[in-house]
Amino acid sequence: MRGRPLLPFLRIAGWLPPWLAPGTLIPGVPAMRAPASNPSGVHFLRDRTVIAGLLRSARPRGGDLVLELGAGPGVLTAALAGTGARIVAVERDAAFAARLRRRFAQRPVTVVEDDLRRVRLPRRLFAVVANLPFATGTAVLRRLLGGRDVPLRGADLLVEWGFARRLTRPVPRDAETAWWAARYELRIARRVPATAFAPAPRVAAAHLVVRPRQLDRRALPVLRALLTDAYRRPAAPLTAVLAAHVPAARAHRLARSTGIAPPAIAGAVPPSVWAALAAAAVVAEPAARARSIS
Ligand SMILES: C[S@@+](CC[C@H](N)C(=O)[O-])C[C@H]1O[C@@H](n2cnc3c(N)ncnc32)[C@H](O)[C@@H]1O
Repeated sequence: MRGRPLLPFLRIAGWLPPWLAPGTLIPGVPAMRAPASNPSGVHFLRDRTVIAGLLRSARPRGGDLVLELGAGPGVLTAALAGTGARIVAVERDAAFAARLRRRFAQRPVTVVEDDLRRVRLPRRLFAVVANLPFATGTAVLRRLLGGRDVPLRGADLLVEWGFARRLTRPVPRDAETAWWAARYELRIARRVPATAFAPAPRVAAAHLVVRPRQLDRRALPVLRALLTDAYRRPAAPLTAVLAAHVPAARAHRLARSTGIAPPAIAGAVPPSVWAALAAAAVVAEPAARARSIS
């Protein structure tokens, strides 16, 4: 054993954190500092373990449709294409787009040369797997999670660490994030160090996992109204906000059903609870019971 390197053994045994594991950096993607002018936050993936983590979480299969936003030289595209899923790789840079077309000519990859903030989204069920330019995070989530008719099966995104932390706060600070978080489970799978990219960004990234919650479509208008109201007057009691949208007696029952101790204020209610309240509000109560209370 003398003189044998210890790292490969530890790696096989699973005792090393992935970013220390040898052989995980992709050759040809050089390590360098981010230039002062990199306004859209473009940084290329150079760590195979991060790509493996995205794929393990997204689980694309044959027949699936996967959108990659900002495909660049195609490191992630290649991994996605290997799953058998159909890949739509969006890339704004003409040289990268041409290179992607050549590289994936024989693979189930469609290259779309377009701006990822405006590209037409698929009409059929699709997933998104992407290493997003940091500057586009809000615009992308607004498109994916803001609308009511986007057939999004889920998204696995590399985004700026601070952005991911803001999105996953137990109670978001603004109504828009609350709307996203009420309809989609948002969680951080892992912190991704700046060294996983070239050029290395100034801050770390996060693998953000987005999955839709099961929510009756009829509840969406109520949910939107409740959130708008709650974020307009966060110090108001929860029951007061509910009572503005459902009969008062029902508002009290709904508030009690959350299990949140009264007198809860609207600004302390997590998005998943608003979603449950909206869903409950659109379910018809048994007539007899409703009559006896009203
Ligand atoms: C963060 S890099 C990721 C590249 C590659 N997926 C990777 O992980 O190495 C982002 C890529 O998105 C492209 N890009 C930046 N802004 C874009 C936009 N608004 N629309 C489409 N592509 C964009 C850049 O040209 C770059 O190739």
